[in-house]
Amino acid sequence: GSQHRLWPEIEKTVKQQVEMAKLGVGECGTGWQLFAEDGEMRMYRREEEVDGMVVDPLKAVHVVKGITGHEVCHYFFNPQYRYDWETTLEQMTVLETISEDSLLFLQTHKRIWPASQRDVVFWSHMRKLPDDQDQDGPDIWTVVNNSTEDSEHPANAGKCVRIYLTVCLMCQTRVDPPKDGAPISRDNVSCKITYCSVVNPGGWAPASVLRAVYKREYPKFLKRFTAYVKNQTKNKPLMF
Ligand SMILES: O=S(=O)(CCO)c1ccc(-c2ccc(C3CCCC3)c([C@@H]3C[C@@H]3c3ccccn3)c2)cc1
Repeated sequence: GSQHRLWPEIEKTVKQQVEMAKLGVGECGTGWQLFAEDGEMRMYRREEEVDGMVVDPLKAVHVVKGITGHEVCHYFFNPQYRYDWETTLEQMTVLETISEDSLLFLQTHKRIWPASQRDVVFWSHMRKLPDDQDQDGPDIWTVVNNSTEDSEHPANAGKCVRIYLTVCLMCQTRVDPPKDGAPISRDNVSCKITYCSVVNPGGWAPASVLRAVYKREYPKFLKRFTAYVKNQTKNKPLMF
């Protein structure tokens, strides 16, 4: 059918973000500093400011047993689960269904004192990609969220400060088949999750407050979200 106005941007951004996510923290040159560790989860950030505002890029790598990349992306992308795991979310609206794997969201996040409340408009796209580093392995699944304009919801028209973000959740599934030729079970799968995000707070907020929020919220978010997926899938058939 005819192309949606956002389709070219979605295509370009998804490819760009997946390539960036594939780069290890070492390969990105220096600048990535480890700021949180919990079991298999490693969280890195780079300290960056734009117009005096903290926009620290974040990259997290986590390996979770018993779930697949498709399942992780399914529970991250679909709006019906978001209130279960996104604790800083106050309001979420699907403004437009662009396609069955692309949605336009408006979200307001809980106010983080002393900063004013924030909202964000972003498109979200879920995609399966061949893993060029492991041709005969399972595909890569990804969800990319990227801020965009929406004429019905202009920035800073109400009480909220509009933020701008680009988020990439990239998942690589690993299968270690049982020796005895038994069918693949959850004990034989694990998922390597790479979560990259850049959030521009949109308006002034004290750097110390934002960095403290990031330090607290991001590890909590990834731990809570992955635990949610494990719990939701534990008695369901595997989704590859
Ligand atoms: O991965 S997603 O696309 C999942 C869909 O919800 C996403 C993640 C995070 C945000 C987000 C939006 C605003 C803010 C702040 C910035 C200034 C005041 C509010 C934060 C701060 C960093 C803290 C935070 C970190 C992690 C999770 C939630 N909160 C995060 C939005 C979307």
